[in-house]
Amino acid sequence: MKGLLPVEEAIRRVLDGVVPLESEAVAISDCLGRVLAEPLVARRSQPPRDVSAMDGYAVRAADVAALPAQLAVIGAAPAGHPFAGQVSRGEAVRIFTGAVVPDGADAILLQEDVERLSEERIAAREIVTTGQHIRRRGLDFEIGAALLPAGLRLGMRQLALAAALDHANVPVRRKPLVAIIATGDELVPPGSDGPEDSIVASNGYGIAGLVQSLGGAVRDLGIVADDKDKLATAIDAAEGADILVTLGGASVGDHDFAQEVLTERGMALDFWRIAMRPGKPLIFGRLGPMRVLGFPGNPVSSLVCSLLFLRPLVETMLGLAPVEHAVSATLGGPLRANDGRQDYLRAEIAIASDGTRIATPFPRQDSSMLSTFAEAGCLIVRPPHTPAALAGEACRVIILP
Ligand SMILES: Nc1nc2c(c(=O)[nH]1)N[C@H]1C(S)=C(S)[C@@H](COP(=O)(O)OP(=O)(O)OC[C@H]3O[C@@H](n4cnc5c(N)ncnc54)[C@H](O)[C@@H]3O)O[C@H]1N2
Ligand code: MOO
Repeated sequence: MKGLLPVEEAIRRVLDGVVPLESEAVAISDCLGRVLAEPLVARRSQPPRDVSAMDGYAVRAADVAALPAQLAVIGAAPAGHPFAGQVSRGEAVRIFTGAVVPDGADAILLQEDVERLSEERIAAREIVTTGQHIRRRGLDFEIGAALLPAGLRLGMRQLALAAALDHANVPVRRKPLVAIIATGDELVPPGSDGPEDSIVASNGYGIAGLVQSLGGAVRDLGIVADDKDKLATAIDAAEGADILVTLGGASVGDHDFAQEVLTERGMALDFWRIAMRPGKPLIFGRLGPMRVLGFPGNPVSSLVCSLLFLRPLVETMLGLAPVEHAVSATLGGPLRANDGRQDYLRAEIAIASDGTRIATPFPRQDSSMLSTFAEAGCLIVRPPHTPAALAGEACRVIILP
């Protein structure tokens, strides 16, 4: 469509020149969801020595290769208290799971396979083989192994591994700071029982939620009236943030001056208006080192734009590899031919018995409707000029978070 930037080109321009933020050391207990800035290397081997995997007796396999076999119990090795001596021919040491295997022993005879003849004497009921029930030193990992690569997001499993690698503090990417300004004379905060004709400012909460769920931080600069001076003051208060998001005032109305005031405060405009629906009047520019995204005010427009542009921007600042969010699905209902804007249609998603995803568009696609956006499972992506399609035809969808 004339004068409108294709979505893919717009995403490319938003990410152009963006580099991962600096690294900071964070206590491992605070690292859930953080992204590694450097590979994490094992500071020790695990297990650090050969250890028993079972409760039983540390023996020489050759002594219990055939039955009957009787052994003298010469001591005990609980976990954390290694047996100092040597296991010689005809001897055994009582051992417990996790304890270091004493020198001379090369197998563990299970407790259940032993008849205790006296305090000092046992008879084996089963033979053992060399190495049986022993976890070798370094079975899990060896010292120096780089097991967690840079760019990895730390979930519960990776956190446990990072701790096992013996790291108390972890080098992670600083959280991208996103400043958010809502604009509009009609806006009131939720729960404020404002005038009947007011509109509750909702978009910022969804965008803040997205940022936080991605591992970023939010500076909420509140609601600003349609007043150039007040907007300028709020924009200045965003200084130090990595990204500024403005909500509303992006279009062509007499009170839509986000772009004008941003430019007046020093933003170098990169582009305005994208060939997409919803989200056409999106503004993008740079204000010093800060990336500025001026989202349209319509709630669904701003939230769809945040998924398409803000999400990869935050992910890139976190050093995460780019993710392709669109997956294949089958249309659950017919669609009309598309015009020159790339459509993002709110749709239900279901899984058919053969495992395919069925995406059924909602009949009403108004960009003000948060109710259907919240209910939707996906967005059907329709490139510009896609011809009419019937139920059963293939499509691409973005699964909604
Ligand atoms: N003549 C034209 N009019 C419009 C065009 C156009 O091309 N020519 N584009 C339309 C499209 S598409 C969109 S999208 C909207 C976006 O315009 P703005 O960014 O200027 O948005 P506002 O007018 O400020 O607000 C639109 C709508 O959204 C509500 N709103 C705003 N902020 C919030 C918020 N934080 N939370 C909840 N709701 C919010 C606002 O009350 C309005 O109802 O322009 C079309 N017009
Ligand atoms: O882009 Mo507007 O977002 O179509 O409603």
